[in-house]
Amino acid sequence: MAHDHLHDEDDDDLARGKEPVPHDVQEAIRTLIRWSGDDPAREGLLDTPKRVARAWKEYCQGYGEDPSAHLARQFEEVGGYNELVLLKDIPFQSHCEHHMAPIVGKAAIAYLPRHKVVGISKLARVLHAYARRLQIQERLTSEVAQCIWDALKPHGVAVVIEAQHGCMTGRGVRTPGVGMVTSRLIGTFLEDNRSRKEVLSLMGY
Ligand SMILES: Nc1nc2c(ncn2[C@@H]2O[C@H](COP(=O)(O)OP(=O)(O)OP(=O)(O)O)[C@@H](O)[C@H]2O)c(=O)[nH]1
Ligand SMILES: [Zn+2]
Repeated sequence: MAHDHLHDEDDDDLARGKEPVPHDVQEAIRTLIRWSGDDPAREGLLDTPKRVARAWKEYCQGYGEDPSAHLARQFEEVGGYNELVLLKDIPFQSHCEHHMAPIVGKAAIAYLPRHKVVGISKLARVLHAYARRLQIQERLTSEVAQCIWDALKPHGVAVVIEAQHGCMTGRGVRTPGVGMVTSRLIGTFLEDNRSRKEVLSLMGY
């Protein structure tokens, strides 16, 4: 019976430490394979719907995360340090919400602490929590900046993202090598010309 068969399949998945994939999700991917011009019943494609489904769960892991939770642990004792903190060349991957095509790039994140700092890895964690969703680069940029601004209440936040969009390289206009740059500056970095210049030049812009 089809139902028993499904059940066995789920047990096999669990035994292999894999999350079972609902039948309708697998069927959707089979439909996409057919639509693309191939036969989902051929040998090499039999397990593909499950792999694709699990891959998308991973690409979109950010939906299961509260990005601001990464900034909950803050350190007050910073030895009188009151200059900017900058993390640059943080590689990330995301997917565009228009084509679900890969967005691959790097981010620079800076803030000017007021009282508190966070562990630097946490800035990258915030970036990934937002990147692992369906995005447009503008929203990704401002969400990361706003999250740090709200959680740390620093004097300023600056986020600059440079990325290439799979939907521009592999399809559509098919123009590889184009970098899209977006920036979001808040507080001192927005209001004070000297601070803005300093942070952008430290970021390499
Ligand atoms: N602003 C912005 N646009 C994006 C991003 N990612 C993809 N796009 C663009 O979203 C647009 C969607 O345009 P549509 O005309 O609706 O879609 P389309 O017919 O597939 O467009 P083409 O890509 O030009 O073939 C395209 O111009 C994409 O290049 C992003 O992060 N930010
Ligand atoms: Zn796109």
